[in-house]
Amino acid sequence: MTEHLVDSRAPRDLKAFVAGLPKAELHVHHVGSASPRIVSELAARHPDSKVPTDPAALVDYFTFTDFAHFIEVYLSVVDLIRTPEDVRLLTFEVARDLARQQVRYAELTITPFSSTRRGIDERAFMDAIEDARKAAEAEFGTVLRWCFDIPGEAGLVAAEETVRLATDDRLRPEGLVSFGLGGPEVGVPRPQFKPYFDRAIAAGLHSVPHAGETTGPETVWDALTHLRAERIGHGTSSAQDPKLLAHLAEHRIPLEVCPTSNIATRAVRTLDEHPIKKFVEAGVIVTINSDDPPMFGTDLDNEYAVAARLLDLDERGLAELAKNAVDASFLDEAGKARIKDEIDAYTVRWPDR
Ligand SMILES: Nc1ncnc2c1ncn2[C@@H]1O[C@H](CCC(=O)c2cccc(C(=O)O)c2)[C@@H](O)[C@H]1O
Ligand SMILES: [Zn+2]
Repeated sequence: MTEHLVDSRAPRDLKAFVAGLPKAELHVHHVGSASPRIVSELAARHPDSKVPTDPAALVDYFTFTDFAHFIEVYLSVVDLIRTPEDVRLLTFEVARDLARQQVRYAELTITPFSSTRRGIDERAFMDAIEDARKAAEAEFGTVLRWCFDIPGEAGLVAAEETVRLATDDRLRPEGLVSFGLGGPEVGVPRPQFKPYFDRAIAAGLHSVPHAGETTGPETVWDALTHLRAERIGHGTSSAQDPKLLAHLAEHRIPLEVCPTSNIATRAVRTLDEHPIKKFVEAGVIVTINSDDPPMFGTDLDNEYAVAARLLDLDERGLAELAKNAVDASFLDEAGKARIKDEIDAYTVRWPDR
């Protein structure tokens, strides 16, 4: 079971504060955010799938023995997304779940290669995510932007396909802002992807690779030097290298920290051992994210509650964390100011207990 993952020992009123706090989320995956309801609905459409149709059975199914097992389960959910309508439904419902948590802005990581190689037409795929993005903004007021990531283990074929989809003006979706690299890090050195990140950056996209999640600080250094990372997905092992922490702090390169994810994938043993406090003490900019919330038995509000406990934060500290995410985002300046003003107005109104 995953209840050991859901750590909400933050005091009740902080949880109430978090529930209403306007937020931005920068590291959250498209398929990884499919709710149990959506996954079971899609599994029912595809009886050949090994994914359980019963949401209760799904909780056990989303319990991982190690990172490789997580990727295996993740791909079994990817296999459920077979039509443009599946893509549109998933995207809109993810936006609904984000809006329920007062997320005003989210950069959703999408792996188009995984869908096009499974037969979804690339044009129809782009139309589906853009339709859902515009519908979500109209219906919920939630602004979505896309990060396209390379599934690194699939190699340079996947890299070429991903950068083509991200930079071909006939295909590139209006909401695309960044370019990433996901999947297992072990056996997937980052430098080989430099030519592809160079092309994405030349096309105006921001570089946000995963690094240091399941491998050491050298992977984070590689992401910085070879892939010109503007933010680092996880960066957990940076805590092992004081020079790297100093570099991240000095150059104001934010870490997209996903505490419960790191426990669920066994990248970190327990929340109390999570290095997030070391990051803050070293002056590194930290943003709080949920990564693949339903798969990890968490949500963004819970991740803020975890951060409150691990960093000993009060309401003002939590509001600062939320503003870190807004500042680290690729939203335009006017949009950032609007959300930060809303965070400040909400915090000022919150009664001192
Ligand atoms: N915490 C995470 N850390 C890292 N990645 C994460 C995390 N959460 C979610 N992901 C996603 O997992 C996928 C992995 C897909 C993958 O490895 C793969 C390998 C071989 C073939 C194919 C295929 O599609 O044919 C895919 C990526 O899309 C990535 O965005
Ligand atoms: Zn991730």
